[in-house]
Amino acid sequence: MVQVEVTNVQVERAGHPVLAPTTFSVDRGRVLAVTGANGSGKTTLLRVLAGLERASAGRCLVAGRPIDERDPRFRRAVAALVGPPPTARDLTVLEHLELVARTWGSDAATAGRTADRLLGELGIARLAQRLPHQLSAGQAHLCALALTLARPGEVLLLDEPEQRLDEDRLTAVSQLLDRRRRDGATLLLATHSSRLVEELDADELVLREAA
Ligand SMILES: Nc1ncnc2c1ncn2[C@@H]1O[C@H](COP(=O)(O)OP(=O)(O)OP(=O)(O)O)[C@@H](O)[C@H]1O
Repeated sequence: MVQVEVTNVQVERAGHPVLAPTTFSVDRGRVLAVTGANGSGKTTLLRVLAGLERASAGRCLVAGRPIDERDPRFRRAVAALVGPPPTARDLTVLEHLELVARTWGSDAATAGRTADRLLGELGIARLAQRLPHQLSAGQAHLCALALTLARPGEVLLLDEPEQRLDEDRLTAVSQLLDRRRRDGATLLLATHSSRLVEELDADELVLREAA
């Protein structure tokens, strides 16, 4: 079953093309790695699919729906990490994760278990009581990934999930994403990591600079 269908999507900013016409589809349970040189439009494509930016032309369906960030059914179906998520200065990492899980319908006990599981899977259980400004850049990125995975999402849109990670943490992320894929999620990654492409058995879409 096709979960993401993109037909001739292109983006212009201030009259300049930043994403060349792009067409692809991704089946449920597959991983698509969007690769290409710096500036080729990978982040732009994910922003469009997440509903953060409008395409100048073309057609997209994500989880069978047109892109509409205001539609709760669209938001429930699509979990995106494109840029750092907003955080509250006075909530711990654990409290952030519990808050996200509860917002999407988990009761307190389930939200606590979800938070603990994600912290464990990403090897950051010891950061549970830290505040956002007490994290290194790599630790903050792992927490951002955990926040993205604490909510529902049959389609995951992740911009450079490998960024700032050491090899061991990249292994943990790769294994966690692979589990999500095997559970039926569809993943789109903008990535420069050939390791992730290989380990997730990803199909590859190579973008060329628009101009
Ligand atoms: N806010 C902006 N205003 C105008 N142009 C922008 C803006 N952000 C990005 N661009 C341009 O859009 C094009 C695509 O950028 P994008 O960030 O999508 O590339 P990318 O493939 O994700 O790059 P990287 O590998 O460096 O992350 C680039 O030419 C970039 O200079």
